[in-house]
Amino acid sequence: MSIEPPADAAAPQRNPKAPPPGERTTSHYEGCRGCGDVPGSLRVRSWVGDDGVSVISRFDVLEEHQGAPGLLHGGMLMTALDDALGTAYTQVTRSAVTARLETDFRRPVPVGSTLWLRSRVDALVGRKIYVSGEAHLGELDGEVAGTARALFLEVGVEHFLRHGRPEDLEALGASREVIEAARTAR
Ligand SMILES: CCCCC/C=C\C/C=C\C/C=C\C/C=C\CCCC(=O)SCCNC(=O)CCNC(=O)[C@H](O)C(C)(C)COP(=O)(O)OP(=O)(O)OC[C@H]1O[C@@H](n2cnc3c(N)ncnc32)[C@H](O)[C@@H]1OP(=O)(O)O
Repeated sequence: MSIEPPADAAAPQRNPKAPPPGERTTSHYEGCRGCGDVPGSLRVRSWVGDDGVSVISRFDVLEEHQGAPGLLHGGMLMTALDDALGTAYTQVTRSAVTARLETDFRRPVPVGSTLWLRSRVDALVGRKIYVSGEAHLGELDGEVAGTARALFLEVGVEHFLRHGRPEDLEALGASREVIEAARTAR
């Protein structure tokens, strides 16, 4: 399925409730293995870009992220890109999930390096959010190690209530009744 935004798609507008340029974005979920502060997380950290719409993210590549000897696993790079692109859309619109993520791996990434990612929303069409980003080696204008394009689809809170594990949702403050109602709704 294509994820090319239509040529006449509306340009994204910054959500006035989003943090200002330069400010650190908060993790969308503390348990996230991309940006949460939990064991096994890549600990991707993000800041709002100067234009107030794009997002800059940092990913420190460690031994535990290896795929080949001394080199970053491609799936880990995809996780970092998914998280960075997901953080970019939160500057513009409500909750959404990744429907499609396309990644090009352009350069091997050595363990011990830092990747700087830049992501932005390209277009919004109904529930569809078209996002793209690049991962640069060592600095923001460093060599491009990978690029990604993604389609996110807006979902309501019922998506998480319906499909998530009750114990995790309860820990976030959702009641058993609300979770049960979302699960039994058609
Ligand atoms: C109280 C609890 C709350 C807790 C919430 C906490 C946190 C979460 C909140 C926000 C998240 C914030 C930031 C995100 C940050 C990091 C990124 C991580 C993101 C992820 O890691 S997220 C996990 C992986 N992700 C999934 O787990 C999705 C599984 N999946 C589905 O849940 C469904 O698949 C869904 C919902 C995606 C769509 O289902 P659906 O039924 O709503 O929509 P439908 O299928 O009808 O598609 C509608 C139109 O999109 C087109 N379309 C669909 N899929 C396409 C594709 N792949 N390629 C091209 N076009 C596609 C169709 O062709 C149609 O197009 P058209 O309208 O033109 O016909």
